[in-house]
Amino acid sequence: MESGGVNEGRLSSDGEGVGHQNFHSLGERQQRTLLLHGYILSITSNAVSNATNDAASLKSWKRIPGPRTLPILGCALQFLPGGPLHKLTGYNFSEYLFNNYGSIVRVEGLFGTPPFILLFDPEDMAQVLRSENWTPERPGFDSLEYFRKKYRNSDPEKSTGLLTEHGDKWKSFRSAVNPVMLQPKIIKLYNTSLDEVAMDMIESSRVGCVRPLSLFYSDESADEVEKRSLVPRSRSHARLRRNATMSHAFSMRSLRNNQNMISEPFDVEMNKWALESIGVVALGGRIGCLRTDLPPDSPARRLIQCVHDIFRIADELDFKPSLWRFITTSNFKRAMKVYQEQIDLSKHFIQQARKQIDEKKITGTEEKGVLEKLLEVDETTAVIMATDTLFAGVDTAANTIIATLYLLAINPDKQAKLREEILSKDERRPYLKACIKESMRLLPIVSGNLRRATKDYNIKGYLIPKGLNVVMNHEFISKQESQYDRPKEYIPERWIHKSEESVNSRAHPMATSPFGFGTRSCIGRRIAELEMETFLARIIEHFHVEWFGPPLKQETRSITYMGSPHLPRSSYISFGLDKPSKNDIEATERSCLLILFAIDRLHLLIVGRLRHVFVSSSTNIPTPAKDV
Ligand code: HEM
Repeated sequence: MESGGVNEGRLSSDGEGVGHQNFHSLGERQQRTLLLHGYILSITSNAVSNATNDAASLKSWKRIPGPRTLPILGCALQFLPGGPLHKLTGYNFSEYLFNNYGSIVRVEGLFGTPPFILLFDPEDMAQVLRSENWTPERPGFDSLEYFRKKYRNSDPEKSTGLLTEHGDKWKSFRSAVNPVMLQPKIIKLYNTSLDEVAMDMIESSRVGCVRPLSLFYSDESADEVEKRSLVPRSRSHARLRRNATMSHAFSMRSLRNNQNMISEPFDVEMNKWALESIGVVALGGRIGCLRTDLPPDSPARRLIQCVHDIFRIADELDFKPSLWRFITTSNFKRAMKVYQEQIDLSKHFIQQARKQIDEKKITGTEEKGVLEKLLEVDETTAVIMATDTLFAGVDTAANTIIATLYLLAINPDKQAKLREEILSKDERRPYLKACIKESMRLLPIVSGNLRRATKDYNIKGYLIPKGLNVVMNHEFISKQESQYDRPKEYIPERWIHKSEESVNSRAHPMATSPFGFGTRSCIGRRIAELEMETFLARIIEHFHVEWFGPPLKQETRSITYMGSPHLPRSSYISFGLDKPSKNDIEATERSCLLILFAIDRLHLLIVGRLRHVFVSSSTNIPTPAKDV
């Protein structure tokens, strides 16, 4: 079954394909609705009717078990207070669905969003992921897609980037950036600059945590540490040596309180490290966010806040009940502002970088950043990719490193083993890689992968038609006994070949997949791995990490945040955004939800009454008199 155009699978109600031209000629509301709703129509009107003969013997996907749904409303009401799914996110959400409905679950769409089919059997997940065509589609970020394609009135011929494109446009963009962003030998060139950032982070004594995590200085002199160190020397490392006494004895110690805790919000510090690191890769220069006197309204701090806001607001609009596809809600307005702000801030850094590139052309031959390399290919691609990198590379890496430090802190034996490896003469560091990999198995920032089926599938006897959204629940699977021994424990050894605890043969290759799968997998993977390995090695080389307080809390907001994010939950502090007044916040959506809640109660009441009538009437049926 083939449907034409870039947005394959998006069909109008009469079954006509909505290519880019058609899509852009539609009205704004129609477009907003179609961005997601169109997929549903494609499923019902086209895919099933075109199914093969074999498919005729399959059960409809609508018969897949799942939470109770109502016409139009889907299962929105299950998410309201009192509903079983209320406030369930991430692992808990998956666990509830698996325990109640089994290994394939249908969750109906909310307010025009399409339904999702959740898979809990890795073999089924493999079937979908491996059979996808060369342009796999990943749903999510629909409001961002709307912003980039429609709200900004962009040229329909131009690509909007990897996060929001599909089909051929995605493919040609990805082919252009893959050689620059994924080749290990190119990425390795950033080793020295990333190590500079890591060392600056340590030198600036800003590694630490107010609350539970505290980092203990190893009490060795900087010279001793340096003598042992095998990581290539960088300029900042040399500077560290010059200032050894001051940077360690003065800064580090003086910033820690008498419990060895540093009174700076740890998550913000890790975000600064992540932004600085991704900056050197994306832009080829330093952003400067490790400065101790960085003003709260500096572009770097604003960008960090903006990335938080995007993940949070995208979660509200794209994954939770929201009416933005039908009416302009206050959240929708805020989303449009925050998406624009991210572009403006990125442009600010890109312009700075371009100036530096021009200067560098005259003065030197330092390693080129992704921006410079892509500028040689095509300017639009370069700017879009740099913007997306400054967005996708910050909270992801920061939260993965927080999770890893937490797990090493509560597993001191593993931390000691890692330190031993780092301090050894061996340049290969398998245990370092294993520590990060195991942390991404246990506390991944992305709990599952999403795909919009690009063909029909037979999964467990159900016909999953092209166009339907499928969720692979990797995080849930990777914590099951069926896959790993002692699955809830942090055992980096599982990933070391020939180790006694190495991954046992029953773990399915799809069980853990923190960077996604196939041609559409994370383009920042190699960069993120190098950043994290470099930084983690430096931290463990210099500190004993300990954790105080209750277990780490996780909060899902499109991605999973580790620990309660420092910034207040409900504030859109993004500078340039109005703070929402209490009355303003989602008034429209809330009243609609209340009406729906009332409908649901009414529905329950009616069903309950009818059941009561049937039950009582059946119990009142007089027993037929026995024939004598
Ligand atoms: C620990 C860090 C990171 C994790 C765990 C992570 C995870 C992921 C995952 C799961 C996907 C979806 C893949 C799929 O659908 O198969 C993804 C996509 C993506 N990531 Fe990352 N990511 C990380 C860091 C980064 C960084 C540093 C960048 C910046 C270069 C980045 C840029 C992207 C982009 C642009 C996509 C979309 C790719 C496409 O659709 O072609 N990520 N990431």
